Amino acid sequence: MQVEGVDRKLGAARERTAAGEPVIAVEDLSLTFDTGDGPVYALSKVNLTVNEGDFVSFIGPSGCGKTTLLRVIADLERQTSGSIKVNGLTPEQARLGRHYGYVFQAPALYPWRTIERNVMLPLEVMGFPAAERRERAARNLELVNLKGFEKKFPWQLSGGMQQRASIARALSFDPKLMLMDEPFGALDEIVRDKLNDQLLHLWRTTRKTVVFVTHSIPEAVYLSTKIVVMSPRPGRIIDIIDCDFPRDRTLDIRETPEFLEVAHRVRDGLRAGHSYDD
Ligand SMILES: Nc1ncnc2c1ncn2[C@@H]1O[C@H](COP(=O)(O)OP(=O)(O)OP(=O)(O)O)[C@@H](O)[C@H]1O
Repeated sequence: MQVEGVDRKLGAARERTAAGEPVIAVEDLSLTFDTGDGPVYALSKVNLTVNEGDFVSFIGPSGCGKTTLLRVIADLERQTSGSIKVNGLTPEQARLGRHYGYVFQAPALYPWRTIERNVMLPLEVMGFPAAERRERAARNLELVNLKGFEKKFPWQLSGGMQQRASIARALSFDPKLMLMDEPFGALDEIVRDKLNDQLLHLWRTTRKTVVFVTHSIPEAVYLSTKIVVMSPRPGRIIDIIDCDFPRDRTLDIRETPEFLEVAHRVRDGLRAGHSYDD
C-alpha cells in the first residue's frame, strides 16, 4: 500500500515537473547539528531553486555547508526548519522513488567486485533482470569512456577512472537528477580538466539536471549554468550567479573576459563571506 502511495505521488510529481515545476525547491531551510560541544549552525535560511536541465554548483570554503545541503536534498540529513521539495516530493519520497544518482567525494567502489559488477549493483538492488543489468552497465561505462575496463577491479584503475566508474554507477538506473559531492576534488588539474569536459558532454547529451559541490572557482564557472556561493558560520547562500555561456562550451572560454568576469564575481562573494567572520 505504501509503495502504491509513493508511486501515485511520483506520477503526479512527474507531470508537474514536465509542466515546469522546479526539480529542487528549498525555502528558508536551516539545519543545526546538536553536538557535545554545543550547536553547529550548518545551514541558515537557505532559499534555492534548481530547474530542469540546470547545472548548479555549490562553492564555498570548507565547513560552509555544501555537503550538508546536498545531503539534505538526498535525504541523508533532515533540516531543522524550512522546507524542501525534490520533483515536488519530500526528499524521502524522492529517495525511495530513485529520483537521483549520488556521486561521493571518494569513488566508494567495492574492491572485490569488478567495475562492471560495481556499476550493476544498484540495478541488482532494484531487481533489474540480468540481461538488462549487463546492457545498462555496458552503456554507462561507454558513456564515461571506460569501455574495455568492465572486468577490471577498482584497484587496477587510476583515481580518475575509478571516479568515472562511480559516475557510471550513479547513472545506471537513468535518474534525471545527479547529485555530485566534489567528485574530482582529489584529482590533479589535468585529469580534472578532462573529466570536466566529459561531464559537460554527458550533461549536454543526456539532458540531466546536475547539482555539483566544488572548491574550485574555474571548475564552478566552467561547468555551471548557476553558481551558488556559500559562506560559513552559519552556512548560508550569499550570492547566486547565472552563467550564460553556451552549453557546448570548451576549455578555451576560461581565457575570455566574460569567464573572468564571472570568476571575479564568485571570488568577491567568497571574500565577502569571509568578512562575516571578522
Ligand atoms: N554529522 C555532523 N555532526 C556535527 N556537525 C557536522 C556534521 N556534519 C557536518 N557538520 C558540521 O557542519 C558544518 C558544515 O559541514 P559540511 O561538511 O556541510 O561543509 P562543507 O562546506 O561541505 O565542507 P568541505 O568543503 O570541507 O567538505 C561544518 O562545521 C561541519 O563540521
